[in-house]
Amino acid sequence: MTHRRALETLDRTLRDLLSVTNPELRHIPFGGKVVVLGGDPRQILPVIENGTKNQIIDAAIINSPLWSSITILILHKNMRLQATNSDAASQKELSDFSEWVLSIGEGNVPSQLPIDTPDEMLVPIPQDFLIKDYTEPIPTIVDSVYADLANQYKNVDYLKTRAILCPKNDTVDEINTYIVSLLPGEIKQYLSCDKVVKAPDSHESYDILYPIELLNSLNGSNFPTHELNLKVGVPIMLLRNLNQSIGLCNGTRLIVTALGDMVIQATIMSGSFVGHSVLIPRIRLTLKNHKLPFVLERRQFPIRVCYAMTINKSQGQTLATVGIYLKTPVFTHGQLYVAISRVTSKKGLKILIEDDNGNYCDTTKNIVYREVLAAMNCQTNYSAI
Ligand SMILES: Nc1ncnc2c1ncn2[C@@H]1O[C@H](COP(=O)(O)OP(=O)(O)OP(=O)(O)O)[C@@H](O)[C@H]1O
Repeated sequence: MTHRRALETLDRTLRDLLSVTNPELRHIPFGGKVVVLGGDPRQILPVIENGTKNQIIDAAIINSPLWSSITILILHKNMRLQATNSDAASQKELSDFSEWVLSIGEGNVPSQLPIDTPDEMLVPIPQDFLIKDYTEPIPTIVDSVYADLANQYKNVDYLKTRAILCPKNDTVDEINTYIVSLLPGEIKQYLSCDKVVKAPDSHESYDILYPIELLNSLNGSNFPTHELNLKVGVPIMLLRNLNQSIGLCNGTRLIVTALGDMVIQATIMSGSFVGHSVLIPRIRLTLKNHKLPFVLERRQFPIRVCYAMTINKSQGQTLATVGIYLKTPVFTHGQLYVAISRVTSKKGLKILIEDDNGNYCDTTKNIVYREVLAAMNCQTNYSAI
């Protein structure tokens, strides 16, 4: 979900622009323009790094002064889950799965145990989805999602329809490193150039206090790593908008076709620009983190390998095969729902859960902030479309 400040900024801008010709429009939301928003309150709320529940809910549009001007229209049909067979059994299976996905999103699957807060539940995962027999979890989930990788690793149709999802970036990196190591060919390594951004209040001793090894070890969400190991054929995801007019947006998935010293050549995997070959340059990216007393500047290709991705990054994706690896449980509202709702059929979903000791487990944490769902439901002016 977008931060409410983005919507409020659009509102003020439209009021400013439109009131030039008609001053009365300054007092009307969005200057009188009709604005259509699309969203699902069961999905992840605005990301506030290390934010408390109150800070996260405060950033949601339900707490915007504009909320009272919004009319809610509800979509009733899950278009992602459509049966290929029209027989009664397939329809029933799909409708049961769709109901289970919704009940996870709404926090209606009864908790096995009361855990820390009323927002958190320990929910059982149906046996059909569970990966049970494994000694090494990563190779097992990789085999399940990327079956026949040795023959299919260059097949774009194969790559674009599957992904492994995890709550945290370090698990994602572990899985991506493992899969890249399985592919034939030489690894080409790209190291970033990192430095502390000099601000007026930066201390002269920063270079001594924060050695380059420390800067290189820093990572952030939606930020490339210092060390990027690639091979031709590896799928990557863009982390910044480079050029929207040719489809190079934050979240675009591509497949690497050539690894130069200064640029990476890649082909766009999906969307309106599918099949287009593009060049990706190194750019300067900055990392601000409230735990760091400085801003880090990293010069690196704005990409990550994307055989595996975080659940947050998977928002908006539609995939035929999804493996969810819960080495650690989800940590915020809507993550479990987003993960299980990426898939287009019941048989495409596999889940591997580990408990705190790394052993097989068939229950996992689900977090639902009911206040947000209640705010969406408490409006009386529903219209079904
Ligand atoms: N009218 C439609 N007819 C057929 N398929 C559709 C239709 N609308 C959406 N879909 C398909 O359903 C899937 C989800 O659509 P879309 O990504 O637009 O939904 P969304 O609400 O943004 O999803 P989410 O927020 O869960 O990522 C896509 O695969 C899309 O092609």
